[in-house]
Amino acid sequence: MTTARGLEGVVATTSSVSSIIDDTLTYAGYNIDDLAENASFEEVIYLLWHRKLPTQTELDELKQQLSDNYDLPQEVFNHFKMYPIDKVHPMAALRTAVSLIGLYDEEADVMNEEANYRKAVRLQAKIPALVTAFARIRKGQEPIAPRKDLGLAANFLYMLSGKEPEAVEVEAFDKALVLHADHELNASTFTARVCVATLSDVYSGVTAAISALKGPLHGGANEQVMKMLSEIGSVDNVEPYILSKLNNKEKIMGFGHRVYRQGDPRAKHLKEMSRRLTELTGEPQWYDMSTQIEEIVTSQKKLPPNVDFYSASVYHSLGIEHDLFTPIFAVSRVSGWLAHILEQYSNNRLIRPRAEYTGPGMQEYVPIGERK
Ligand SMILES: CC(=O)SCCNC(=O)CCNC(=O)[C@H](O)C(C)(C)COP(=O)(O)OP(=O)(O)OC[C@H]1O[C@@H](n2cnc3c(N)ncnc32)[C@H](O)[C@@H]1OP(=O)(O)O
Ligand SMILES: O=C([O-])CC(=O)C(=O)O
Repeated sequence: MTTARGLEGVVATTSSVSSIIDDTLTYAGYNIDDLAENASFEEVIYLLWHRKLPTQTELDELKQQLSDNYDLPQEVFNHFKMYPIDKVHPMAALRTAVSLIGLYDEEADVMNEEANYRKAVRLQAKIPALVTAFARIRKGQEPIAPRKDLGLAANFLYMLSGKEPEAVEVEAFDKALVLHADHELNASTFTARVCVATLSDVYSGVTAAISALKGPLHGGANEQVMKMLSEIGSVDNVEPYILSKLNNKEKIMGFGHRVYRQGDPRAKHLKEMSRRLTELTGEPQWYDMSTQIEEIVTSQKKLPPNVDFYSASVYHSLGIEHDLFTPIFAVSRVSGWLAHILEQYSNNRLIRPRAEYTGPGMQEYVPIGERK
Protein backbone atom coordinates (compact mmCIF):
# COMPACT_ATOMS: atom_id res chain seq x y z
CA MET A 1 0.00 0.00 0.00
CA THR A 2 1.17 3.54 -0.70
CA THR A 3 -0.15 6.47 1.30
CA ALA A 4 -0.82 10.00 0.07
CA ARG A 5 -0.76 12.32 3.10
CA GLY A 6 -3.87 14.44 3.10
CA LEU A 7 -4.95 12.48 -0.03
CA GLU A 8 -2.83 14.92 -2.07
CA GLY A 9 -3.12 14.19 -5.77
CA VAL A 10 -5.58 11.31 -5.23
CA VAL A 11 -8.47 11.26 -7.69
CA ALA A 12 -11.32 9.96 -5.55
CA THR A 13 -14.33 10.35 -7.84
CA THR A 14 -15.52 11.56 -11.20
CA SER A 15 -17.63 14.73 -11.19
CA SER A 16 -19.25 16.99 -13.76
CA VAL A 17 -19.94 19.84 -11.33
CA SER A 18 -16.71 21.86 -11.50
CA SER A 19 -13.10 21.46 -12.58
CA ILE A 20 -9.68 22.88 -11.78
CA ILE A 21 -7.36 22.20 -14.69
CA ASP A 22 -4.06 24.07 -15.09
CA ASP A 23 -5.17 26.61 -12.47
CA THR A 24 -8.37 27.37 -14.42
CA LEU A 25 -11.63 26.95 -12.51
CA THR A 26 -14.85 26.13 -14.35
CA TYR A 27 -18.36 25.43 -13.14
CA ALA A 28 -19.83 22.82 -15.53
CA GLY A 29 -17.50 24.06 -18.28
CA TYR A 30 -17.98 27.83 -17.74
CA ASN A 31 -14.85 29.76 -16.80
CA ILE A 32 -15.16 31.41 -13.38
CA ASP A 33 -13.96 34.71 -14.89
CA ASP A 34 -16.97 34.76 -17.24
CA LEU A 35 -19.37 33.79 -14.48
CA ALA A 36 -17.96 36.38 -12.06
CA GLU A 37 -18.48 39.14 -14.62
CA ASN A 38 -21.86 38.06 -15.97
CA ALA A 39 -23.83 35.54 -13.90
CA SER A 40 -26.06 36.00 -10.88
CA PHE A 41 -25.75 33.63 -7.93
CA GLU A 42 -29.13 32.07 -8.77
CA GLU A 43 -27.94 31.35 -12.33
CA VAL A 44 -24.88 29.67 -10.85
CA ILE A 45 -27.02 27.56 -8.50
CA TYR A 46 -29.01 26.39 -11.51
CA LEU A 47 -25.82 25.73 -13.46
CA LEU A 48 -24.30 23.64 -10.67
CA TRP A 49 -27.47 21.63 -10.14
CA HIS A 50 -28.30 21.06 -13.84
CA ARG A 51 -24.91 21.56 -15.62
CA LYS A 52 -26.53 24.08 -17.98
CA LEU A 53 -27.29 27.78 -17.72
CA PRO A 54 -31.00 28.41 -17.18
CA THR A 55 -33.36 29.99 -19.68
CA GLN A 56 -35.22 33.03 -18.29
CA THR A 57 -38.24 30.79 -17.50
CA GLU A 58 -36.07 28.22 -15.71
CA LEU A 59 -34.34 30.96 -13.74
CA ASP A 60 -37.64 32.55 -12.74
CA GLU A 61 -38.92 29.18 -11.62
CA LEU A 62 -35.86 28.50 -9.47
CA LYS A 63 -36.06 32.00 -7.93
CA GLN A 64 -39.73 31.40 -7.13
CA GLN A 65 -38.95 28.02 -5.54
CA LEU A 66 -36.22 29.62 -3.43
CA SER A 67 -38.30 32.56 -2.26
CA ASP A 68 -41.20 30.18 -1.45
CA ASN A 69 -38.82 28.44 0.94
CA TYR A 70 -37.07 31.44 2.58
CA ASP A 71 -39.06 31.15 5.84
CA LEU A 72 -37.81 29.26 8.89
CA PRO A 73 -39.81 27.23 11.39
CA GLN A 74 -40.47 29.28 14.58
CA GLU A 75 -38.77 26.49 16.58
CA VAL A 76 -35.40 27.61 15.17
CA PHE A 77 -35.69 31.07 16.75
CA ASN A 78 -36.70 29.53 20.08
CA HIS A 79 -33.73 27.19 19.83
CA PHE A 80 -31.27 30.05 19.12
CA LYS A 81 -32.60 31.88 22.17
CA MET A 82 -31.65 28.88 24.34
CA TYR A 83 -27.97 28.90 23.30
CA PRO A 84 -25.23 30.33 25.57
CA ILE A 85 -25.41 33.05 22.98
CA ASP A 86 -22.32 35.14 23.79
CA LYS A 87 -20.08 32.04 23.63
CA VAL A 88 -21.40 30.37 20.48
CA HIS A 89 -19.57 30.87 17.21
CA PRO A 90 -22.03 31.46 14.33
CA MET A 91 -20.54 28.49 12.43
CA ALA A 92 -21.35 26.21 15.37
CA ALA A 93 -24.85 27.71 15.50
CA LEU A 94 -25.28 27.14 11.75
CA ARG A 95 -24.04 23.55 12.00
CA THR A 96 -26.57 22.84 14.75
CA ALA A 97 -29.38 24.77 13.05
CA VAL A 98 -29.07 22.89 9.74
CA SER A 99 -29.35 19.63 11.64
CA LEU A 100 -32.31 21.10 13.53
CA ILE A 101 -34.30 22.17 10.48
CA GLY A 102 -33.92 18.62 9.17
CA LEU A 103 -36.09 17.54 12.10
CA TYR A 104 -38.95 19.68 10.77
CA ASP A 105 -38.70 18.43 7.18
CA GLU A 106 -41.11 15.56 6.71
CA GLU A 107 -39.19 14.49 3.63
CA ALA A 108 -35.80 14.44 5.40
CA ASP A 109 -35.40 10.69 5.03
CA VAL A 110 -37.30 10.25 1.76
CA MET A 111 -34.66 9.00 -0.63
CA ASN A 112 -35.63 9.69 -4.24
CA GLU A 113 -34.38 12.17 -6.82
CA GLU A 114 -37.37 14.54 -6.67
CA ALA A 115 -37.47 14.64 -2.86
CA ASN A 116 -33.71 15.20 -2.67
CA TYR A 117 -33.99 18.09 -5.15
CA ARG A 118 -36.78 19.66 -3.08
CA LYS A 119 -34.58 19.40 0.03
CA ALA A 120 -31.74 21.03 -1.89
CA VAL A 121 -34.01 23.99 -2.70
CA ARG A 122 -35.13 24.25 0.94
CA LEU A 123 -31.60 24.19 2.32
CA GLN A 124 -30.30 26.71 -0.21
CA ALA A 125 -33.21 29.02 0.61
CA LYS A 126 -33.10 28.70 4.40
CA ILE A 127 -29.36 28.84 5.16
CA PRO A 128 -29.15 32.63 4.59
CA ALA A 129 -32.05 33.13 7.00
CA LEU A 130 -30.38 30.88 9.60
CA VAL A 131 -27.20 32.95 9.49
CA THR A 132 -28.97 36.31 9.69
CA ALA A 133 -31.48 35.22 12.36
CA PHE A 134 -28.68 34.01 14.62
CA ALA A 135 -26.67 37.17 13.98
CA ARG A 136 -29.61 39.28 15.17
CA ILE A 137 -30.87 37.13 18.04
CA ARG A 138 -27.43 37.08 19.67
CA LYS A 139 -27.56 40.90 19.79
CA GLY A 140 -31.03 40.86 21.37
CA GLN A 141 -32.69 41.89 18.08
CA GLU A 142 -35.68 40.21 16.46
CA PRO A 143 -35.01 38.29 13.23
CA ILE A 144 -36.19 40.07 10.10
CA ALA A 145 -38.63 38.20 7.87
CA PRO A 146 -37.31 37.58 4.35
CA ARG A 147 -38.51 39.78 1.48
CA LYS A 148 -39.86 37.43 -1.17
CA ASP A 149 -39.30 40.03 -3.88
CA LEU A 150 -35.53 40.13 -3.29
CA GLY A 151 -32.91 37.78 -4.71
CA LEU A 152 -30.72 35.71 -2.43
CA ALA A 153 -27.86 38.22 -2.10
CA ALA A 154 -30.08 41.27 -1.51
CA ASN A 155 -32.29 39.33 0.86
CA PHE A 156 -29.32 38.22 2.94
CA LEU A 157 -28.10 41.80 3.41
CA TYR A 158 -31.64 42.96 4.11
CA MET A 159 -32.31 40.27 6.73
CA LEU A 160 -29.00 41.10 8.40
CA SER A 161 -29.47 44.85 8.75
CA GLY A 162 -33.19 45.50 8.19
CA LYS A 163 -32.29 48.07 5.53
CA GLU A 164 -32.70 47.57 1.81
CA PRO A 165 -29.09 47.34 0.58
CA GLU A 166 -27.58 49.68 -2.02
CA ALA A 167 -27.19 48.28 -5.57
CA VAL A 168 -23.39 48.41 -5.28
CA GLU A 169 -23.52 46.27 -2.11
CA VAL A 170 -25.85 43.70 -3.69
CA GLU A 171 -23.67 43.49 -6.78
CA ALA A 172 -20.51 42.90 -4.73
CA PHE A 173 -22.14 40.38 -2.41
CA ASP A 174 -23.72 38.48 -5.30
CA LYS A 175 -20.34 38.28 -7.05
CA ALA A 176 -18.71 36.96 -3.87
CA LEU A 177 -21.40 34.26 -3.70
CA VAL A 178 -20.73 33.33 -7.34
CA LEU A 179 -16.98 33.06 -6.66
CA HIS A 180 -17.36 30.80 -3.60
CA ALA A 181 -20.07 28.47 -4.94
CA ASP A 182 -18.10 25.36 -5.82
CA HIS A 183 -14.57 24.08 -5.92
CA GLU A 184 -14.26 20.48 -7.06
CA LEU A 185 -13.36 18.06 -4.26
CA ASN A 186 -12.40 20.51 -1.50
CA ALA A 187 -12.47 19.25 2.10
CA SER A 188 -16.07 20.20 2.93
CA THR A 189 -17.45 18.87 -0.37
CA PHE A 190 -15.55 15.63 0.07
CA THR A 191 -16.95 15.39 3.61
CA ALA A 192 -20.49 15.83 2.27
CA ARG A 193 -19.93 13.13 -0.35
CA VAL A 194 -18.42 10.68 2.18
CA CYS A 195 -21.43 11.24 4.43
CA VAL A 196 -24.16 10.75 1.83
CA ALA A 197 -22.32 7.85 0.19
CA THR A 198 -23.50 5.81 3.19
CA LEU A 199 -27.01 6.75 1.93
CA SER A 200 -27.43 9.10 4.85
CA ASP A 201 -29.76 12.07 4.18
CA VAL A 202 -29.15 15.51 2.62
CA TYR A 203 -29.33 17.36 5.98
CA SER A 204 -26.65 15.06 7.41
CA GLY A 205 -24.44 15.69 4.37
CA VAL A 206 -24.73 19.48 4.66
CA THR A 207 -24.26 19.41 8.45
CA ALA A 208 -21.07 17.41 7.96
CA ALA A 209 -19.87 19.80 5.24
CA ILE A 210 -20.43 22.85 7.47
CA SER A 211 -18.38 21.12 10.18
CA ALA A 212 -15.47 20.73 7.76
CA LEU A 213 -15.75 24.25 6.33
CA LYS A 214 -15.51 25.71 9.84
CA GLY A 215 -11.80 24.90 10.27
CA PRO A 216 -9.20 27.68 9.76
CA LEU A 217 -7.30 25.70 7.11
CA HIS A 218 -10.47 25.79 4.99
CA GLY A 219 -13.41 28.24 5.11
CA GLY A 220 -12.51 29.49 8.59
CA ALA A 221 -9.47 31.26 7.07
CA ASN A 222 -11.47 34.34 5.96
CA GLU A 223 -12.29 35.31 9.55
CA GLN A 224 -8.64 34.73 10.53
CA VAL A 225 -7.50 37.05 7.71
CA MET A 226 -9.63 39.86 9.15
CA LYS A 227 -8.29 39.13 12.63
CA MET A 228 -4.76 39.48 11.23
CA LEU A 229 -5.59 42.73 9.41
CA SER A 230 -7.12 44.15 12.59
CA GLU A 231 -4.06 43.14 14.63
CA ILE A 232 -1.73 44.76 12.10
CA GLY A 233 -3.82 47.94 12.17
CA SER A 234 -1.80 50.08 9.74
CA VAL A 235 0.33 49.76 6.62
CA ASP A 236 3.49 50.63 8.59
CA ASN A 237 3.08 47.55 10.75
CA VAL A 238 2.66 45.08 7.90
CA GLU A 239 6.30 44.25 7.22
CA PRO A 240 7.47 43.57 10.80
CA TYR A 241 4.27 41.63 11.58
CA ILE A 242 4.41 39.35 8.52
CA LEU A 243 8.18 38.80 8.63
CA SER A 244 8.01 37.85 12.28
CA LYS A 245 5.23 35.32 11.56
CA LEU A 246 7.18 33.84 8.67
CA ASN A 247 10.37 33.65 10.74
CA ASN A 248 8.42 31.76 13.41
CA LYS A 249 7.17 29.38 10.69
CA GLU A 250 3.59 30.47 11.29
CA LYS A 251 1.10 30.31 8.45
CA ILE A 252 -0.30 33.49 6.94
CA MET A 253 -4.01 32.97 6.62
CA GLY A 254 -5.48 33.42 3.15
CA PHE A 255 -2.34 32.20 1.36
CA GLY A 256 -1.49 28.88 -0.26
CA HIS A 257 -3.71 26.23 -1.74
CA ARG A 258 -3.59 22.47 -2.14
CA VAL A 259 -4.43 22.58 -5.85
CA TYR A 260 -3.45 25.98 -7.28
CA ARG A 261 0.25 26.54 -7.80
CA GLN A 262 0.39 29.73 -9.87
CA GLY A 263 -2.55 31.42 -8.13
CA ASP A 264 -6.24 31.26 -7.35
CA PRO A 265 -8.22 32.73 -10.29
CA ARG A 266 -10.90 34.02 -7.89
CA ALA A 267 -8.50 36.19 -5.91
CA LYS A 268 -8.11 38.88 -8.61
CA HIS A 269 -11.89 39.48 -8.66
CA LEU A 270 -12.04 39.80 -4.89
CA LYS A 271 -8.95 42.01 -4.90
CA GLU A 272 -10.61 44.45 -7.30
CA MET A 273 -13.82 44.37 -5.26
CA SER A 274 -11.79 45.08 -2.12
CA ARG A 275 -10.11 48.05 -3.81
CA ARG A 276 -13.42 49.55 -4.93
CA LEU A 277 -15.34 48.93 -1.72
CA THR A 278 -12.64 50.13 0.65
CA GLU A 279 -12.39 53.31 -1.44
CA LEU A 280 -16.17 53.75 -1.27
CA THR A 281 -16.26 53.29 2.51
CA GLY A 282 -13.30 55.67 2.97
CA GLU A 283 -11.22 52.91 4.61
CA PRO A 284 -8.54 52.17 1.98
CA GLN A 285 -6.18 50.94 4.70
CA TRP A 286 -7.70 47.43 4.59
CA TYR A 287 -6.89 47.13 0.90
CA ASP A 288 -3.50 48.79 1.25
CA MET A 289 -2.48 46.47 4.09
CA SER A 290 -3.72 43.47 2.10
CA THR A 291 -1.72 44.32 -1.03
CA GLN A 292 1.39 44.87 1.05
CA ILE A 293 0.92 41.48 2.76
CA GLU A 294 0.48 39.89 -0.66
CA GLU A 295 3.72 41.45 -1.88
CA ILE A 296 5.70 40.15 1.06
CA VAL A 297 4.21 36.63 1.15
CA THR A 298 4.53 36.11 -2.59
CA SER A 299 8.13 37.33 -2.66
CA GLN A 300 9.25 35.50 0.50
CA LYS A 301 7.29 32.25 0.19
CA LYS A 302 6.10 32.19 -3.44
CA LEU A 303 2.59 31.65 -2.08
CA PRO A 304 -0.24 33.52 -3.83
CA PRO A 305 -3.45 34.60 -2.06
CA ASN A 306 -6.43 32.27 -2.11
CA VAL A 307 -10.17 33.04 -2.20
CA ASP A 308 -10.24 33.77 1.54
CA PHE A 309 -7.69 36.59 1.50
CA TYR A 310 -9.41 39.53 -0.21
CA SER A 311 -12.92 38.31 0.69
CA ALA A 312 -12.13 39.41 4.26
CA SER A 313 -11.79 43.12 3.41
CA VAL A 314 -14.75 42.83 0.99
CA TYR A 315 -17.12 41.53 3.69
CA HIS A 316 -15.73 44.01 6.23
CA SER A 317 -16.47 46.85 3.80
CA LEU A 318 -20.05 45.60 3.50
CA GLY A 319 -20.37 46.17 7.25
CA ILE A 320 -20.53 42.46 8.08
CA GLU A 321 -19.36 41.22 11.48
CA HIS A 322 -16.13 39.26 11.20
CA ASP A 323 -17.36 35.99 12.68
CA LEU A 324 -20.09 35.85 10.01
CA PHE A 325 -17.54 35.60 7.19
CA THR A 326 -17.33 31.79 7.29
CA PRO A 327 -21.12 31.31 7.58
CA ILE A 328 -21.36 33.49 4.46
CA PHE A 329 -18.98 31.10 2.74
CA ALA A 330 -21.50 28.36 3.64
CA VAL A 331 -24.40 30.45 2.23
CA SER A 332 -22.63 30.19 -1.12
CA ARG A 333 -20.82 26.83 -0.94
CA VAL A 334 -24.01 24.98 0.03
CA SER A 335 -24.97 25.28 -3.65
CA GLY A 336 -21.89 23.24 -4.57
CA TRP A 337 -22.31 20.78 -1.70
CA LEU A 338 -25.86 20.12 -2.85
CA ALA A 339 -24.79 19.62 -6.47
CA HIS A 340 -22.19 17.08 -5.31
CA ILE A 341 -24.63 15.37 -2.93
CA LEU A 342 -27.17 14.92 -5.74
CA GLU A 343 -24.40 13.68 -8.04
CA GLN A 344 -23.19 11.22 -5.40
CA TYR A 345 -26.70 9.76 -4.93
CA SER A 346 -27.11 9.41 -8.69
CA ASN A 347 -24.06 7.14 -9.02
CA ASN A 348 -23.36 5.99 -5.49
CA ARG A 349 -20.66 3.80 -4.10
CA LEU A 350 -19.60 3.76 -0.43
CA ILE A 351 -16.42 5.84 0.08
CA ARG A 352 -14.06 3.83 2.21
CA PRO A 353 -10.29 4.19 1.70
CA ARG A 354 -7.63 2.27 3.60
CA ALA A 355 -5.07 3.28 6.24
CA GLU A 356 -1.51 2.04 6.36
CA TYR A 357 -1.10 0.61 9.85
CA THR A 358 1.80 2.05 11.88
CA GLY A 359 0.88 0.77 15.37
CA PRO A 360 2.51 -2.00 17.45
CA GLY A 361 3.11 -5.48 15.98
CA MET A 362 1.11 -8.54 17.04
CA GLN A 363 0.58 -8.49 20.83
CA GLU A 364 -0.46 -11.25 23.20
CA TYR A 365 -3.44 -10.47 25.45
CA VAL A 366 -2.32 -10.11 29.10
CA PRO A 367 -4.96 -10.48 31.86
CA ILE A 368 -5.42 -7.20 33.75
CA GLY A 369 -3.93 -8.48 37.03
CA GLU A 370 -0.68 -9.42 35.28
CA ARG A 371 -0.11 -6.13 33.45
CA LYS A 372 2.79 -3.87 34.40
C1 LIG B 1 -11.35 28.00 0.78
C2 LIG B 1 -10.12 27.39 1.17
O1 LIG B 1 -10.16 26.40 1.87
S1 LIG B 1 -8.71 28.03 0.59
C3 LIG B 1 -7.52 27.65 1.87
C4 LIG B 1 -7.80 28.46 3.10
N1 LIG B 1 -6.78 28.22 4.13
C5 LIG B 1 -5.84 29.12 4.44
O2 LIG B 1 -5.75 30.20 3.87
C6 LIG B 1 -4.91 28.71 5.56
C7 LIG B 1 -3.46 28.98 5.20
N2 LIG B 1 -3.00 28.06 4.19
C8 LIG B 1 -2.64 26.77 4.49
O3 LIG B 1 -2.67 26.35 5.66
C9 LIG B 1 -2.23 25.85 3.37
O4 LIG B 1 -1.68 26.57 2.30
C10 LIG B 1 -3.41 24.99 2.87
C11 LIG B 1 -4.04 24.24 4.02
C12 LIG B 1 -4.44 25.85 2.18
C13 LIG B 1 -2.88 23.98 1.83
O5 LIG B 1 -2.07 23.15 2.52
P1 LIG B 1 -1.13 21.98 1.93
O6 LIG B 1 -1.37 21.75 0.52
O7 LIG B 1 -1.29 20.84 2.85
O8 LIG B 1 0.27 22.64 2.08
P2 LIG B 1 1.18 22.57 3.39
O9 LIG B 1 0.43 23.07 4.58
O10 LIG B 1 1.76 21.19 3.48
O11 LIG B 1 2.26 23.61 2.99
C14 LIG B 1 3.40 23.36 2.16
C15 LIG B 1 4.51 24.31 2.58
O12 LIG B 1 4.08 25.66 2.37
C16 LIG B 1 4.00 26.36 3.60
N3 LIG B 1 2.75 27.11 3.63
C17 LIG B 1 1.56 26.72 3.10
N4 LIG B 1 0.64 27.67 3.31
C18 LIG B 1 1.26 28.65 4.00
C19 LIG B 1 0.83 29.88 4.51
N5 LIG B 1 -0.42 30.26 4.35
N6 LIG B 1 1.71 30.66 5.14
C20 LIG B 1 2.99 30.27 5.29
N7 LIG B 1 3.46 29.10 4.83
C21 LIG B 1 2.61 28.31 4.19
C22 LIG B 1 3.95 25.28 4.68
O13 LIG B 1 4.42 25.75 5.92
C23 LIG B 1 4.83 24.23 4.07
O14 LIG B 1 6.17 24.61 4.23
P3 LIG B 1 7.32 23.52 4.51
O15 LIG B 1 7.32 22.64 3.30
O16 LIG B 1 8.54 24.37 4.66
O17 LIG B 1 6.90 22.80 5.74
O1 LIG C 1 -10.43 23.59 -2.90
C1 LIG C 1 -9.94 23.71 -1.79
O2 LIG C 1 -9.05 22.96 -1.32
C2 LIG C 1 -10.40 24.78 -0.88
C3 LIG C 1 -11.66 25.44 -1.30
O3 LIG C 1 -12.72 25.02 -0.97
C4 LIG C 1 -11.57 26.58 -2.16
O4 LIG C 1 -10.48 26.99 -2.51
O5 LIG C 1 -12.64 27.12 -2.52
